[in-house]
Formats: sequence, C-alpha cells, structure tokens
Amino acid sequence: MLAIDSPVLATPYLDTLNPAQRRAVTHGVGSERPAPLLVIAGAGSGKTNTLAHRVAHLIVTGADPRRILLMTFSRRAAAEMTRRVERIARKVMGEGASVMIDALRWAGTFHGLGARLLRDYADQIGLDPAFTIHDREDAADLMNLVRHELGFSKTQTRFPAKGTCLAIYSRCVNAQTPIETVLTRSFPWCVAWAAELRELFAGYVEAKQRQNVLDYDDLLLYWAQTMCDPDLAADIGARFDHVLIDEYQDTNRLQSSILLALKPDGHGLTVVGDDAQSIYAFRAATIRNILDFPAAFSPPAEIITLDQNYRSTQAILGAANAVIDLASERFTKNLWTDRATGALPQLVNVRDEADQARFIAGRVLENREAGATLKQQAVLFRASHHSGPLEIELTRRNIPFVKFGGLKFLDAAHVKDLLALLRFVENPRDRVAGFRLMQLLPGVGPTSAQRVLDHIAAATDPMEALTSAPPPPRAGDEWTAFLGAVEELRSGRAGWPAEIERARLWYEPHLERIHEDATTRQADLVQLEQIAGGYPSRERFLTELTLDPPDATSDQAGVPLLDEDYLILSTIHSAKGQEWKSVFVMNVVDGCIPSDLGVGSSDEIEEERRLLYVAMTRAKDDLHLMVPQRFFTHGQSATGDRHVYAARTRFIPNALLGLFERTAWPLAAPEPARSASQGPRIDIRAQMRGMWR
Ligand SMILES: Nc1ncnc2c1ncn2[C@@H]1O[C@H](COP(=O)(O)OP(=O)(O)OP(=O)(O)O)[C@@H](O)[C@H]1O
Repeated sequence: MLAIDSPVLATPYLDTLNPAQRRAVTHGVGSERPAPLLVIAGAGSGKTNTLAHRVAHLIVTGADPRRILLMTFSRRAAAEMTRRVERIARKVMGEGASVMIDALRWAGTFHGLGARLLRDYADQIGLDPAFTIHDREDAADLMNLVRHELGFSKTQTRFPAKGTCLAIYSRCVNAQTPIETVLTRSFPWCVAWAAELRELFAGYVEAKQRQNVLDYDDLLLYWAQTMCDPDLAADIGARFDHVLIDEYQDTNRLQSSILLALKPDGHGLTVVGDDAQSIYAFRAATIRNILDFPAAFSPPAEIITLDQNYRSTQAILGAANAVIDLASERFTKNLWTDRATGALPQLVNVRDEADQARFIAGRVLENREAGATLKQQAVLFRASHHSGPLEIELTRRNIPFVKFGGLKFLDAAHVKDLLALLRFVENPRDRVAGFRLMQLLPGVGPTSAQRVLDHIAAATDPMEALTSAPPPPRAGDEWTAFLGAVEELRSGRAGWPAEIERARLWYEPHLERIHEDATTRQADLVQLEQIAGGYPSRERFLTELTLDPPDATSDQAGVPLLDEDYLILSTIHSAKGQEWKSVFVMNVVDGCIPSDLGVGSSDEIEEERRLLYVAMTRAKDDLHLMVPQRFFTHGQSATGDRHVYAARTRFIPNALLGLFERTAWPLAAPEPARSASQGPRIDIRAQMRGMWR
C-alpha cells in the first residue's frame, strides 16, 4: 500500500543542488495548484539531475506517484530517470522508496504512454484495443502496397518512392500543416504530385483502419484527437496532478497540443529543455514550442534558467559557446563552469578517412594506457555510415565497440520475421505482418498470401477465416504447421514469455532454409527471447519494442558482455543527453556537418550548427574534432583514387580558431636542411616578368 499521506519532510538531497536547480526542484511543491514552469537548461547544467530531483521531491513531500506523468524522449531516458528518482528518494525514505517508484507507472515516451492511454480509452473512441503498431519500415511497406494498388507505381514520370511518401505524410501529420505547404517547403520536387499524394494518404489511412494497425504518428494523432473531446480531455487530465516533460525542444506541434489539452491552465505542468540543443526539426519538432510556452498561460509560466555547466572544462565550454553564439535565434544563456580551464579542444587535420580511423584508434588506446576505460570514450558522427572505416580499424586492432544509431537490432530480417509472427497472432488483420509471415513458407508467394489475407479482411472473425481459407496450393504440411502455431500462440496456453520459445521453434526450420548464416542469427533470436522476459505481456512487449527498439549493434566485434569494456560509437542524434570523458567527432567538414542533405534552408543550417554544439558539449575533459582533407568517392575499385577535397566546417570560421589547438597527423617528416651556400638554380621571377615583355 502507498503511504502517500504521511509526507517525509527532511530533504538533505536539496543541499547538493545550486540555487537555480533548487528553485526548479521546489517550485510550487506543496501548493494545490502549482503554476506552470519552464526550465531552460544549458548543456551539462544538470537538467536530467534537476528533473529527477523534482520528481523525487514531489514524491517525498506527499505527491501520489500514480498521478505523475513523466515524459522523456526515449525509453532508455525514462528508465534512467526512474533509477535516479529512486536513488534520491531512498536517501530519505529508505526501502520504502522502491514501493513508491514502482507506482511511478506513467513514466515513458510520448508515443509509449499514448499507446497505453489509447488502449484504455479504445471503446470510447471507436478503436479496437487489440491494435498493433507499425514501425517506420512496416508503415512504408503498407504505403507501398496502397501506392501500388492505386497504380501510382506505374506512372510515366517517377512517383515519389515509398519512404518519401511516408516522410511527407508524417510531416503533414506531426507539423499539422497542409500538404501543399509541406511540399513547397520541404519536398519541392514532389509539388506536382499533390493531388495523387492526397489520394494515396486517404488510401493509406483506410488500409490502416481496416487492418487495425496504428503507425507512430497515429499514436500522437489519435491522442491529440481524443483530447479534442472536452469530457475525455478533462477525464484524462484529471488522472494526473503533475505532468513533467523532458527535452521539450524536440517536441512537435501535436505533442504541445496534447500537453496544453491535458493541463489547459498549466497547473502542475513542468517542461524542461534547451533551445540550443534542438536537433529534431526533420521529425517536425519545433523550437517554437519552447519559445512560446510561457505565454500560453495567464499569468505566464515561470522561467528558471540553469546556466552553470558541470560537465566540461572551461576550454571545451568556451569553444562550444563560441560555435553556438553564431546561431541566428536562441534564448541567450551564457554557460559558465568553475572547472579548470584544461587543454584546448583539438582540431586535427588528417589526410583521409583511413588516417582519421588510425588516429582515433591510436588515441583511444593511449587514453586507455593513461587510465581511461573504453566506455569513458566516445566517437560521434553525423551519419551512421561515416563510421565504416573506423569500425574496420577497431576490429583490426581488437578494440571492442558498441554502435548506437543506424541499423537497429530489430531491423534484422530474422528478428522481424519472428516479431511478425507474434504481431499476427496479436492481430490477424495486420496485413504487413501476415504478408511477411506467409511468404516464409515454401511454395507461398505474394499472390497466394494476398488471397488468404483478402479472405481474412472480408470476414468478421479473422481467426476463423484464416483456418477455413483454402490453403495455398503448394504449401502442403507447412501450412498446417503454421496454422497450428498461430492457434496455439493465440490460445495463450504456453503463457508469456514462454510462448516466444514456441514461436522460435516454429520459425527455426525456416530460418535454416532461408539463411546460410542461420547459427549467428539464432543467437539474436535467443537474445530476443531474453529481452521478452522483461515484459509483462505479449502486447506490452510488441508495443514497447516497436516504439523504442534497442539500437546497439556491434558488427564484427561481437556483442560485448555487459560487464566488459567497450568503446562507444554513436550518431550525434543518439548521443543526446550523454557525456564522456573523451569525445572524438568525425568528419567535421562541410558536406558532413553541415550534411549535404541539411543545407536546403537556413533553418536546416541552424539545426546542423546545433548538432555540432550537441556533439562538442558531450565532452568532459578532452575533445578532438577530426578534419579529413579528402574523401574517396564511392563506386570505384578498391584501388581507385577518385576523391574530393573537403573543407573545415563553416561552423568554425577563422575567427574561432584561437579557441582550438590545431594539429596535423601524421606529423610530416622534417624536410632535409637546405645548404645556405647554394644560390637559386633558376630565376623564376625573372622568367615570369619576361613572359609579358
Ligand atoms: N548541482 C550539481 N553539483 C555537481 N554536479 C552536478 C550538479 N548538477 C549536475 N551535475 C553533474 O553535471 C553533469 C551533467 O548533468 P546532466 O546529465 O543532468 O546534464 P544535462 O543538463 O541533462 O545535460 P545535456 O542537456 O547536455 O544532456 C552530470 O555529470 C551531473 O552529475
């Protein structure tokens, strides 16, 4: 039972906070109607720490954890936040803290919490609560199917590809912007297709509804629509006394509309963010959410600024501040630190990407010799594929690494196959899952799979339709085995998570038939089974995993054991919120940062600048920005020498060079001394003059 009405008042943990952090933590605590609060927190200023303290403080002073809604950017961040809250609360509540933290059930991502609320309110909004969720790839597949059905894949001039169609759709939904505006602003080469795209999106929405699937965007869209009904909005809002949101700079208009509908007068609302770290505009996040937050309420929200940086040395912070100072629009806050100055960040010129990889690998090992573990060091890059040559070098030198961002564990075909089975069992109307699954059977192609799926779509009882459908002509016994597996899993006899083993046993013979490297892939499936053990039900497992997939892949280096030491490789986006003793940023050149793809508009350029800022502010003690001079172009033989020259990023103009130490690697061999007695062999200057006389 929760002892929520016996507040514990000793709060020694507040002593560890600075005055601004303390004000943010204690703001409105104890008041019936705490006024809205905006915490503008600079990089490394203890944003996460402050939010965790605020949640702990609310709980310690008597707030009911079941009535706290805590939204973070990723599931990983939510788990980390909950751990911190527990650690703080434990200081005054002892063992009792665990019970309170277990009751903090509404901590997660916007999408994850949205999915839970939608299931709770499904019958009131005309939704079947057994809906399954499509990840981006499934959504693109379904979009493709509809595109094909409407005949757009056969147009004379090329119709936008499935990924582009989905990106346009997603942008319209998340930014709440008409298709014409989205096309003109962000996809000008597709403007001529506006009418067809509108028809495609209508078809896509109908297909999702027929199949009882929601995509990522729907989770926010349906939630926002639910909040348009005053009674439902009041009911959902009344479930929570406190609503706290981290990383507010990366939310989009839909998310802010949900928030304002939850707490229209702002009471109990806390948002935390840093406009200088807003890096998700490509997902329709808008910096306006944070800039406009105070004025959304009357009286306006209180603003507390955290400007003391606890992470980086003075030298690193000085360089990062100078980079962001050149940004065109931002909340001005001058970050300061009382940490020692430290060494200047280094701008390292290397000949090419191979030298870049050699330099980083060498330095990482040197740092290890000097006492830093591999885990205290990270290599960051703008795009996932930038790390290719480095991964090869690390493998060659036996340096274990884990890569975040880019290819996800769940994108592997065999993992998707197994999940498709579970999804189909959960929701037999899920056409993308069914289509994938049936084609695993020998003798079943797209046509016969479609036929069965059409049969299911037309029936009121999809399971009955599946078992009574005429079997695909060439599937034989495999079809019976497939039906047996689906039926058994759906009956729930094996129980969760044991049923995932049953699913794997059905899948394994197919895996062996389809993939030559079946043994390696089997290991992933076993890992998936272990992950499944951490979830209470099949539905929660599928939902959570789809929304926030684990993203560590570690190529040839093999998956490191958890207690082993390994170097962190990460895209800058995935490095958000993290910190390391040493940080290497790769390819700090125009074309990579800013990316070639990100230079369309001045807003995009500004976002690229913030990306570099985010990367630089991850470093505590030392920072290397790598500047390769040339890049080999793709599409040539291994010995080909076609390359392009690159220039240092425009975000570090000459005026900022004094804030860096500039080095070149490898050091050039010293030139042989010239003998002083020899005069010039030829007088070129005279020859030049002579050309014109
Ligand atoms: N009051 C404090 N005293 C000492 N150290 C602190 C204090 N507040 C935060 N820190 C330390 O500062 C570092 C940065 O904190 P945190 O990760 O919470 O920052 P952040 O604002 O979330 O960073 P970013 O937005 O850049 O990801 C951490 O190592 C944290 O332990």
